[in-house]
Amino acid sequence: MAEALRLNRAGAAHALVLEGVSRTFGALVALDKVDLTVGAGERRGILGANGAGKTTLFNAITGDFPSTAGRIRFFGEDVTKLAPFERIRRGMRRTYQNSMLFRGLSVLDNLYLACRGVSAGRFSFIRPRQDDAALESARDLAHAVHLDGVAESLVSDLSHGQQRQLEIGMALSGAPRLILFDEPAAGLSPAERRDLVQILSALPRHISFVIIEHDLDVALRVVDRVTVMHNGAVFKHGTPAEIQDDPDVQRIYLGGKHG
Ligand SMILES: Nc1ncnc2c1ncn2[C@@H]1O[C@H](COP(=O)(O)OP(=O)(O)OP(=O)(O)O)[C@@H](O)[C@H]1O
Repeated sequence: MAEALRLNRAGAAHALVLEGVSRTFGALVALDKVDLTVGAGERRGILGANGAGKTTLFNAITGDFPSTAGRIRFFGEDVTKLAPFERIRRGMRRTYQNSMLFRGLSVLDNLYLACRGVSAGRFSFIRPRQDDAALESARDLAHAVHLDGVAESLVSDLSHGQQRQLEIGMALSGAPRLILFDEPAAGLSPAERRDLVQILSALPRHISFVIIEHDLDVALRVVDRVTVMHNGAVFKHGTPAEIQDDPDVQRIYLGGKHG
């Protein structure tokens, strides 16, 4: 009991602790002994040129492509060897660079299914009643991601930006504690980017998030701290202002954005 309490307290301080996390693909070292600590409630940006290892880092954290060395703790618990669904069950969520939505269903249906825990294999065709708690949660999520006006529209009829907003809504279902956003601003118009900044800034403060984002106007406005990656390793951590003004970072990243 005392141990559980101690772990709980330790867990409350950090959403995520990575120690020496590596991932190889054959001879390629895609992630090289990454140490990273994200505090509970913290918002962290991950910057780096193409191929720096950002998405591989997310895959290691979620278990989609498990790490080949090192240790990952999620709110104090060692999740290094857990399957992705076990990490989801503990409150870890992610969005992908490519859409993972049911395109033939409405916005509200997608959110409803997410609230009912489809990802946990509890799919059900039961038609929702108006007072269904999951339907109410789905409506709240549609509101949180600025999609009230198109709640009944089919996903296939949404703009690209609205689909990305819906993905964020899906990630918000079922009490997330940490969300990993993989380039949420990719392909968005300037107006949609402003909407995205508002949505991310308005997320409840107890939800930690880590965001991979090439658009610095988005990334640096919504995060507390930034980690810059280079060649699969952590190059530097800092505040948004420190990172923006850092000559080394400018050399490897800001100067040649995708080089
Ligand atoms: N499944 C895989 N099999 C083989 N190599 C992979 C795999 N996933 C990633 N890599 C390699 O790992 C390295 C890091 O790729 P990663 O996608 O993590 O970079 P990134 O920083 O997310 O880049 P981008 O900004 O282009 O998304 C690259 O050299 C990539 O080719």
